[in-house]
Amino acid sequence: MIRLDKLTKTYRGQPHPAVDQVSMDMPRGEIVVLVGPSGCGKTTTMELINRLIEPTSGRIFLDGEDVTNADPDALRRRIGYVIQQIGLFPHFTVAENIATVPKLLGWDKRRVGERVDELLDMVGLEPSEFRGRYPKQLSGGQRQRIGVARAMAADPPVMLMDEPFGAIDPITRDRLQNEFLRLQQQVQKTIVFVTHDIDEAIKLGDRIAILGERSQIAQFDTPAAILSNPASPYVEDFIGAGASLKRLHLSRVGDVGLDTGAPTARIDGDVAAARERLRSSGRAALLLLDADGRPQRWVDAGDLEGSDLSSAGEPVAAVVQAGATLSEALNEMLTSNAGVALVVDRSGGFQGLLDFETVMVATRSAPEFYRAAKVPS
Ligand SMILES: Nc1ncnc2c1ncn2[C@@H]1O[C@H](COP(=O)(O)OP(=O)(O)OP(=O)(O)O)[C@@H](O)[C@H]1O
Repeated sequence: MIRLDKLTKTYRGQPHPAVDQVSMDMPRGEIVVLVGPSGCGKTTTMELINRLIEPTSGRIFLDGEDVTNADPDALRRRIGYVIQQIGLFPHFTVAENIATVPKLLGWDKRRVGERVDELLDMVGLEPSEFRGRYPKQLSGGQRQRIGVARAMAADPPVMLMDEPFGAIDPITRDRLQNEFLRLQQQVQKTIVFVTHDIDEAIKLGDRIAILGERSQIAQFDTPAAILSNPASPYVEDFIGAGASLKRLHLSRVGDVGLDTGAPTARIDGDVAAARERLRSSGRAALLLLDADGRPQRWVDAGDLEGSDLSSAGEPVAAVVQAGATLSEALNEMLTSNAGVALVVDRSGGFQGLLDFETVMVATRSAPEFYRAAKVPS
């Protein structure tokens, strides 16, 4: 979808190019993450792609068409651009901000209005509440979402995102990343995403380009391949410690073999039957579920001596959705001091158990094990 061919930019008065003969193919519908140290030319590369700056030499192709000399304004309507510090117009409402490009394109008022509401919905903000607000009446995370909505307004096939989640606290950032992946599953844009943060790159990228000085490509591959097979000591350094742990971000709980042999019983059910089920399972504990199959409490044989199950044993801990990453599951297990995670489906229904052993085996698995589709279910 995007092809860079020996793209070079030397800023006026500079002894060296900021981007030096970079060639890269970015496939349609994928998220390509550019990651590299400060000043290595990531932003310059993005600005070359949408012609905010002119290349010194080299060519840019978009969807097979040479756009190196295309009209920049027309080009930018095909490319949504989200940057960290922008750039919502402060005196425009949220709706007016999102409508900027559709208005430029001459859409009629009704179509623009519908599109604004649709996009607000898409980024998880209630249209009636947010449409009329001004940027200063939004939180940082909400502003980011409006930035994304604005870039998507005219449904451009390509989006450039320059550290869009950079200035956001880690918890909100994690949420926005998950929303972003979910959204991408629906819209399937070709996205070039810049970050400093290798963990963000691993989480979001279908492919990652690790850049060195002057945007030289140190490695361009899938996250799993980069983590398993770093091409050079530079890439290894960049990944940092804990490549195995980072690989836990790449697979989902639902993809590994769960233990489905745990005995279960209804919390409002018959105690004697529960006791018998635990005994015949040969296990140490039984899991009590509510009427909808959601895990409630763990009980052992001693707890099943009484007649009331509703307060027997211990409440469950470390409940994770099948769509969670192994890293999230491991974190839950460690923070709740539980030896196993209880894996549930979207409505909370019990699916099986995940233990440390299974997580450890997954960290050692071959790269093919890790799925390309990384969207939380
Ligand atoms: N307008 C300009 N004139 C001269 N030099 C520039 C200009 N813009 C950027 N540079 C230089 O080009 C190099 C690449 O800058 P660029 O902003 O692309 O890096 P970056 O990888 O995006 O950095 P960061 O991660 O810090 O945002 C830097 O050395 C920078 O100082």
